[in-house]
Amino acid sequence: MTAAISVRGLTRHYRGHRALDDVTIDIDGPSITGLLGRNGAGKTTLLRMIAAQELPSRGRVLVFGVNPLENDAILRRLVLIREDQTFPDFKVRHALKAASWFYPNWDGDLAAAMAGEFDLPPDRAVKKLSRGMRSALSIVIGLAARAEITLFDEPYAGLDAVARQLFYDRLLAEYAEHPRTILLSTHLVDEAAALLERVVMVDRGRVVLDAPADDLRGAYTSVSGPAAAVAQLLADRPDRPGQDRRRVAAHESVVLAGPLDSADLQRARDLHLRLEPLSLQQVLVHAAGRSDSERSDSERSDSERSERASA
Ligand SMILES: Nc1ncnc2c1ncn2[C@@H]1O[C@H](COP(=O)(O)OP(=O)(O)OP(=O)(O)O)[C@@H](O)[C@H]1O
Repeated sequence: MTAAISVRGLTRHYRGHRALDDVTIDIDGPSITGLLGRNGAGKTTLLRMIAAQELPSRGRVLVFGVNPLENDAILRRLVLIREDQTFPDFKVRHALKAASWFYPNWDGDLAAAMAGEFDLPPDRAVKKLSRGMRSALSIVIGLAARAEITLFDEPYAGLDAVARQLFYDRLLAEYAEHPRTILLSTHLVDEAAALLERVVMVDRGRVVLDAPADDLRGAYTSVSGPAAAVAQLLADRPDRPGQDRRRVAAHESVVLAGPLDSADLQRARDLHLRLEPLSLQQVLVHAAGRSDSERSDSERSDSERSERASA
């Protein structure tokens, strides 16, 4: 079956800076995938390239098996909502009207209902809307477009918590009724975690984690308590975690990979250690730390190799 989105060896340079570095992923639909990563990781660049708003330096993007570039039929099946979405000098209702002309599956009733929920005044000029209201308008367009590929890039700048919940609820309801391929880039990981079926994490232009969200929930456990007890627990384990080991005075916490077996659990209890599964957000912070330390290990061995070669 053809993937909804297929990205192969995608690389993008900006004047010597590699914003994306050999990214390969397939996204099958319908699905909701979280595109996560730190500032400047390359998320927007990837989404813009999927939407054919940016050209790759190398590699390729296929949407429903074809190159979306200058392909109007494909671009009408795809919507990209960005944080800094700009609109022409329109009133709210004109912006919705214009979107209805572009997207073949546009649902005017949904747009009207959502505009009401977000309190968007139809006759107010878009440029006079508050930042959060502009985000709400973009979200209305993103969902009412009912595009088979729906890309949200940090869509909720300035949106308050109630409005964000409205977005999550609508997104899930829409997805249940009209399944589509949704990619959501967000920094509010724990808030959006319940929506996500799959997580793709980008770090410095590379995919460092790509897994079903369910596999990540409970994939790591934080163990904390008196340092001596933590050391005792770790002594018998084959994995000796090097990262995410923090010590403050006599108290230590450490992150263990994989589910703990019943013997570990019992030992932890006997040692009066506290066990907590890492949230998705914490898993990502852990993965980013691991990716940093793997990079410095590999840089260290590169420099050791070149030192040996020049000796
Ligand atoms: N037009 C451009 N010219 C030069 N550098 C760019 C350009 N667009 C992006 N970059 C750089 O590419 C890298 C990736 O940027 P990108 O916007 O894709 O990151 P991001 O993951 O979306 O970040 P954030 O979460 O902060 O929005 C950054 O270092 C950014 O400065």
